[in-house]
Amino acid sequence: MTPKDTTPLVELRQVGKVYSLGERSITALQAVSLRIFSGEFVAIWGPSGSGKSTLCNLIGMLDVPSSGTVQILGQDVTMLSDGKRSDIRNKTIGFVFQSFNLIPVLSALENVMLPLQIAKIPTMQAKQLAKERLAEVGLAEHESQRPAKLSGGQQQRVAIARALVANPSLVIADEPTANLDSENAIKVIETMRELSQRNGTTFIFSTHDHRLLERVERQLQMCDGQIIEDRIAEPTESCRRVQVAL
Ligand SMILES: Nc1ncnc2c1ncn2[C@@H]1O[C@H](COP(=O)(O)OP(=O)(O)OP(=O)(O)O)[C@@H](O)[C@H]1O
Repeated sequence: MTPKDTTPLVELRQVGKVYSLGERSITALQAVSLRIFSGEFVAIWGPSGSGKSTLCNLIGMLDVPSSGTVQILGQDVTMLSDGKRSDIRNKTIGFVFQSFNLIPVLSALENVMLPLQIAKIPTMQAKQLAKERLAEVGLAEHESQRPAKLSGGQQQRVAIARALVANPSLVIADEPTANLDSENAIKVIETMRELSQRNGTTFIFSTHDHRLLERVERQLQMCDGQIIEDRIAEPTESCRRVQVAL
């Protein structure tokens, strides 16, 4: 069975988003239609203001479209109440942010445990799961350190472990490498890619950085609120070399 025979994890149909700013209205997205299947590793790229964050927010159910529909695993989530949307979001989606958003007074391990503790998972079990996730992002030896003692790239990998700890089907990362130097940016993308391949988690991330695109199979290029190209590419040789080295 090919992915195209299965229900898409995410499906947008003719989605538009208009923001009102006093008298003015700004069209951030227009007539975007898109299907993303389980296990895909997808980059959304394009210039500032092209609609990347708006698209990530709509896929992540953090906002609602002005027109069109958003479906998650075949369910139209557009008209659901806030409570129902939060329920689906908490069960299905993990988020990674540009500025890491770690809690400074907690250790790396405690930061990763947090979503499980909020979900009332017993502490011993939460600790075990968080340790496994930290090990997966290569930070087993840093679990007791607070964020300030870690590099930006390490902090973002803690944030990735935290996004994954409750086992979401989808992780959305809006500009996850914007605050990183290129070496750390590459490491963060490779970590996400490896986790996607190993665990079948779907990752969608946005970026301005054209150089990261050679590491991504599917690229959605945005311009003026539209997807102007949806390209599926083979990873390049340099990308494979980095993967081996990591
Ligand atoms: N909350 C908002 N209120 C009003 N306008 C907004 C809002 N959020 C985004 N916009 C506008 O919508 C358009 C798309 O913005 P968006 O942030 O989605 O683009 P982006 O590609 O993510 O940009 P960047 O790379 O700079 O983050 C822009 O013109 C922006 O100014």
